[in-house]
Amino acid sequence: MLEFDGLTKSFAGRPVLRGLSLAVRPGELYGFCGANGAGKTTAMRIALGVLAPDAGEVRWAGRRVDADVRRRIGYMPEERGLYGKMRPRDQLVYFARLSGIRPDVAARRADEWLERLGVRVGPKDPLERLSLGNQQRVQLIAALIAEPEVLILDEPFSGLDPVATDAMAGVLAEYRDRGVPVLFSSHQLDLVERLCDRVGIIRDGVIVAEGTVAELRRTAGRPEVRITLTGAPENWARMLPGVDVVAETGDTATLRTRPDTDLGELLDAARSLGELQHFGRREPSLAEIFREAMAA
Ligand SMILES: Nc1ncnc2c1ncn2[C@@H]1O[C@H](COP(=O)(O)OP(=O)(O)OP(=O)(O)O)[C@@H](O)[C@H]1O
Repeated sequence: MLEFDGLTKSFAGRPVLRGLSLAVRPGELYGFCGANGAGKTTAMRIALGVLAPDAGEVRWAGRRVDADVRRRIGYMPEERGLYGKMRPRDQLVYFARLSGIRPDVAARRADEWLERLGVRVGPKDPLERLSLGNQQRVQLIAALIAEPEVLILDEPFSGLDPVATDAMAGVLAEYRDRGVPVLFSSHQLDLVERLCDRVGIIRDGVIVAEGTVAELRRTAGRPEVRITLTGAPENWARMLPGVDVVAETGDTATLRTRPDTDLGELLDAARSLGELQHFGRREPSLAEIFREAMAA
């Protein structure tokens, strides 16, 4: 298990992490979500030893992450960090060699990955001549080339087109299926909702909501209800108990429930106001759960 345990970190006296704890199990894709500046990159940098925490520690398989453990972690930093002037294949071989991989094996793996992820590059082209999406694929390969036991990826999907997104998602799912814990940060909540086994939402340096998307729906989400009524008095939606009105169009109102909303009571109240044509409940999306967690 990859564990972030009670991490705190301040910059110039300003706290950024305030006791952040989370755990990613082997074979789990974990989506690390939070507003800009919430502390995601800081936490990931601490895991990789780029930054030291003020308190707390990161462990892999019960062992505090040190230089030796770090070599077994594949990391995709937010600032990316490949050399623009160097050819992608040469860089990948170089990174693999840093991890102690034999040159012939490194070269073979680099070729296989470049081929598999469809990175088209002339033999002499430096990285900087590649499109942003292709540079990002090379960055992913750099994180994978030493066959890591853990993956930590900072916004791996940002700026990717749908085809590149699918390719990236496929690779992450493959590692998850091999039993690797995969943690990645993202603002693309639809993607996180679709891909991740579990999600953690960080706010002001602590996890404020965590679980499978289904668990978050039960604990942190507020379902919406859509009601269509005919023959009802004006402003009927505002007369209903235990809900907030999100939108009203014609005879239909969209309502956000509250934690104590009684749907039976709501249905009875709607029936008492007019002729009920439709009463439907919709589960909140991860984006709605996220907004809720930010507003709480
Ligand atoms: N080296 C540093 N020195 C001073 N402040 C820093 C440093 N690194 C990060 N910060 C501050 O810490 C806060 C958290 O930044 P961090 O990059 O961890 O957030 P994030 O959740 O990754 O945000 P985003 O979603 O925008 O990438 C920000 O206010 C940032 O300005």
